[in-house]
Parts: sequence; C-alpha cells; structure tokens
Amino acid sequence: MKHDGETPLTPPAAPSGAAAVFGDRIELAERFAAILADTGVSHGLIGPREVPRLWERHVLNCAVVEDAFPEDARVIDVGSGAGLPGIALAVARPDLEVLLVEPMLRRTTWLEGVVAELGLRSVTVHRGRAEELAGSLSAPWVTARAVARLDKLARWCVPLLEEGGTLVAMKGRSAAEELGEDAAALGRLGLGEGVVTEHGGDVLEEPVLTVDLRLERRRERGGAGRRSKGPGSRRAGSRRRRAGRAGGEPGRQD
Ligand SMILES: C[S@@+](CC[C@H](N)C(=O)[O-])C[C@H]1O[C@@H](n2cnc3c(N)ncnc32)[C@H](O)[C@@H]1O
Repeated sequence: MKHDGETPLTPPAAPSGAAAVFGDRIELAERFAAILADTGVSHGLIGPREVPRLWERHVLNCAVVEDAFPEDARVIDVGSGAGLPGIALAVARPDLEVLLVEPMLRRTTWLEGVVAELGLRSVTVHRGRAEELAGSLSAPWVTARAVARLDKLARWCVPLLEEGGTLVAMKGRSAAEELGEDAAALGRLGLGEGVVTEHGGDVLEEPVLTVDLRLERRRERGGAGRRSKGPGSRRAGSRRRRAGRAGGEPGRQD
C-alpha cells in the first residue's frame, strides 16, 4: 500500500470478537485504532501495511493478554512503541495501572499525546531503556511484545520486577522453543520455570502466546515504585464473563 504520509488511512471496522474483549470500551478501542492508522502511520510508529490488519495483529492481539493480570494490577510495558500492548491493555482494562516504557523521544511524545487524547488516566509514559529505569520503576507485572529475544528481554525486565512478580512476554509460535533454548539463562536470572500460555483463542483465529516467568529469587536491589496487587491471582475468567457478546475473528501473533 502506498501512503503519502499525510492522508489519514481508514482503519478497518472492529471485528466482532473485539466487543467481547473491550466490552463497553469498544469505542475507545476504535479511537485508538483510528489514531494508529492516522498519526501512528504518519509518525512512523507503524507501517501503512499494518493498517488493514490493525485489529488482528495489534489492537486485539495485544488486548487479549489482559486475562494474564489480576484486578488493579500495576503493569510495566517495556518497549511500548505504538502503545502495544500497553495502551490496548489499558483500554480493555481500566482497572490496570499501566506504565509505558520507551526510550525514543519521538515515540514517547506520540504516546503522551495518545494517552491524553484517549483520556487514559491509568497510563503513564516513561522515557528510557528498561535497564536504565531499574531502581526508579518497578511492578509485580512486566510485559513486552517484539522487543528482544527472551534471554535478553528477561535481563532488561527482571530489574523492574518486584519480588515474586511475573514477566509476561508476548511471543510468536516459537515461544516454547525459545523458552527451551533460553531456560538456563532465565534460571540464572532468578526466574522460575516458564509457562507458555494461550490467550484469545475465542476471538482470534490463532491464539496469542505468552511466556510467563515468575521471579522466584529475592533481588538484591529493591524497586522504588509503588506496589499494587501482586501476581498471586490471575484474572482467569474475567473475559469469559463477557464472552457471550461476540464471536471469533482471524488474527496472528508475531
Ligand atoms: C519492534 S518495536 C515493538 C513495539 C511494540 N512493543 C509492538 O509490539 O508494536 C521495539 C520497541 O522496543 C524499544 N526498545 C528497544 N530497546 C529497548 C530497551 N532496552 N528498553 C525499552 N525499550 C526498548 C524500541 O524503541 C521500540 O519502540
């Protein structure tokens, strides 16, 4: 698709499955999709070719991971880029406190504008590399998509995790293979045996996979961030309560 960089592209209509995930926040999700198709493209945060598949590959793809997090959880999204998964999660789950971590000024400026435009009071934007923010930010939950291979991602994210916290790494089909290959390195970081979890199988053609890794060993350095509800109880079934509203749609995981 050719794009002149100025004319806003039209996002596709939300697939029926989106209503099951976003509930009464579906209009907010549609506004996020429209922003991604407009300034997300013109500011170079996503490619114009992503626009026709904005929902299945990006907005819905990220939002289905919401069932990993308990009520009122504090979640750091490392390498948020265009707000993925962080903004999609915050739209789907207003109870979450979401911290977007992104090193590039151009991207954090865009993210701050989107957060303001969508009125997402539960979201804050933090400029910096994950490894630089260790000691000033922490949470019981850290998530990331398409940032780095598992062992490197874990090296960056573990210092942001509170003791007993969990890294929820969005991964593609190779999740189990990557986990197997990096298991020794992950163990050395104090992470327990990883679990590959499926999300969104009811609304996406292909479920999204996450590798979930709990920090088992006490860290030497404590985080300075405010604590919120820990990872003891997943929010399993939260979306099942809303699941009667819509059917499935095709998608993918990167
Ligand atoms: C391929 S993009 C993915 C963006 C988004 N997570 C997504 O799935 O669309 C990778 C992002 O990670 C950011 N990044 C790279 N290294 C990082 C680090 N050490 N700490 C935090 N973010 C980083 C980049 O600036 C970029 O925005």
